[in-house]
Amino acid sequence: MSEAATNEAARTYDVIVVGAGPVGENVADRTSAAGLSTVIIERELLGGECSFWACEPSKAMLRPVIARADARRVPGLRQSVGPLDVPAVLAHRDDLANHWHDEDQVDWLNSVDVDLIRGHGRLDGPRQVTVQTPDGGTVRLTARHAVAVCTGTSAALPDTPGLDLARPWTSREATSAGEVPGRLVIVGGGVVAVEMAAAWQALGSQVTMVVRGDAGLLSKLEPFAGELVADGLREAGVEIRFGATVATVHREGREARMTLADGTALAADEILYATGRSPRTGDVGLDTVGLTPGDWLTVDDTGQVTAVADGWLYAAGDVNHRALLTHQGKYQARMIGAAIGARANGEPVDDARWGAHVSTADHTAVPQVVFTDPEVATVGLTTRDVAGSGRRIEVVDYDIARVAGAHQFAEGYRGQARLLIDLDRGIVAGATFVGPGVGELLYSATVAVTGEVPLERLWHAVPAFPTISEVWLRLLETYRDRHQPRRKPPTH
Ligand SMILES: Cc1cc2nc3c(=O)[nH]c(=O)nc-3n(C[C@H](O)[C@H](O)[C@H](O)COP(=O)(O)OP(=O)(O)OC[C@H]3O[C@@H](n4cnc5c(N)ncnc54)[C@H](O)[C@@H]3O)c2cc1C
Ligand SMILES: NC(=O)c1ccc[n+]([C@@H]2O[C@H](COP(=O)([O-])OP(=O)(O)OC[C@H]3O[C@@H](n4cnc5c(N)ncnc54)[C@H](O)[C@@H]3O)[C@@H](O)[C@H]2O)c1
Repeated sequence: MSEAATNEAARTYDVIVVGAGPVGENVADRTSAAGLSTVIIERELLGGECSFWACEPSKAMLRPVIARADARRVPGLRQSVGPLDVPAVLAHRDDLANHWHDEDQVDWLNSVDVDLIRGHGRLDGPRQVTVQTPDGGTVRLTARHAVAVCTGTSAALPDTPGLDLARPWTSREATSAGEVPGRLVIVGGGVVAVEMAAAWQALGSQVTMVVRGDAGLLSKLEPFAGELVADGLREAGVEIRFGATVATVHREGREARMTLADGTALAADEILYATGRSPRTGDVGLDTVGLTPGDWLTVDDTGQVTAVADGWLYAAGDVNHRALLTHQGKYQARMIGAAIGARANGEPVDDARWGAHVSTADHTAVPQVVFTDPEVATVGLTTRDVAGSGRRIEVVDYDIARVAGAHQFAEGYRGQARLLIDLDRGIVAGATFVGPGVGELLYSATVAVTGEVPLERLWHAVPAFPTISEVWLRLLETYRDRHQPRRKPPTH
């Protein structure tokens, strides 16, 4: 099918998807695959934040940074590693953001039989969506079965005095800027902040991070993750100010100036605010279905918005606030698309835990890689999650540098691994690895956590020698030796 004509008065589809980011695209694909006529509405670029201002461009900027750091740790290679070719890195970044064009995604959408309407979509009562098209037209749509809101998030900015006039960078500018600022101040200590600090420092900026509170960097993850990432950033030349709150910001000509609550003055060419996300629900007609504009859309495990009657409204991806990650949103999309298909086709809905139509993993097994030097790879629970929960969890730590594969990977390897063992069930409830090259370890941990693989069986999953994945064996041995101390040899 092709882009739908936009000035029609009214059209009816089985399913209407609002927002064609990675998540909306996948919902539409699955409902179309279930034989339901599906239309998707997009006001900017198909592919959303992830393709153009988030995952793709940021990882294209970070891959050379990490590869260079890894190469510098390999004897015989480090001597030949020079500075980054900044224009080449940014040109590669632009390639991977497809130069901010979405025709590839349009071709894909056509191939999966989903109609596209470009414009701003708004709910207009139950099962109704109105689209304002770029040519000033209006399209009124009715859904026979479901409307899925997949409108994602945008950068959340605090109401710091002066900020609105100071033209701060958000994640959008940080992932698309064509010039390297001489001095870059980054406010925030989360994932965007650490990744962009690593990237821009390596590209030539002098980066200063302003991080509030005393929870360190990456405060939702294991504390050692933030500590090792802070060490890596400092070694790269980043200045980190912990316990720092911004009091005022203003811009004088090309210079941005900031005063911290303790009176410290900072000056920069650009200021990046990486202070979390807000749901894009302020102008999608939530009030017409009894919801509050600007709120996150709370859903059940099949993706139905819990506060709306009759089960026709779904929300997937960032906008439902379950896990703000592309892969997790796409997982929800597969489950939600299948659930909409089952309900529409009168088939049973498998909503048991780990069933075919529920996003169970959102609760217990969300994987994430932070692409810094060192990398962080984490899935499932952390010690922060279980603190005070009363759950019987045992923590097993291992220094990855002691693994033979780590010696092969890098001279002077530094890294740390942690498993959380659920003592009542004898399974791994969480895993965190920090160190060079650990990102590719994560799927093994995700399978262990999601599959609830008993520890007894994990002993039979043999890691190849000499890879970093041997850390799995060392962690199991550490746990075993704690519970089954070696017997003393007989004394004859
Ligand atoms: C800098 C940065 C780096 C990131 N890196 C990673 C990473 O490496 N890995 C990872 O898993 N996640 C990463 N994320 C998170 C990831 O970008 C999001 O989880 C993902 O984009 C969410 O997808 P989505 O489809 O829910 O929303 P979005 O990608 O935000 O897409 C929503 C779409 O809806 C459209 N839309 C909104 N309102 C309307 C409307 N009213 N009418 C029509 N269209 C509308 C928007 O234009 C947009 O195209 C990163 C985020 C940032 C900020
Ligand atoms: N590699 C990846 O998987 C990846 C990369 C980037 C982003 N993401 C996702 O994108 C989402 C957004 O990332 P993010 O870093 O913007 O959010 P975040 O929630 O991870 O971090 C926000 C940071 O800003 C701080 N902050 C919040 N309000 C503040 C204020 N008023 N003043 C000062 N500091 C403030 C918080 O303390 C925290 O350090 C995350 O959920 C993350 O999962 C993922």
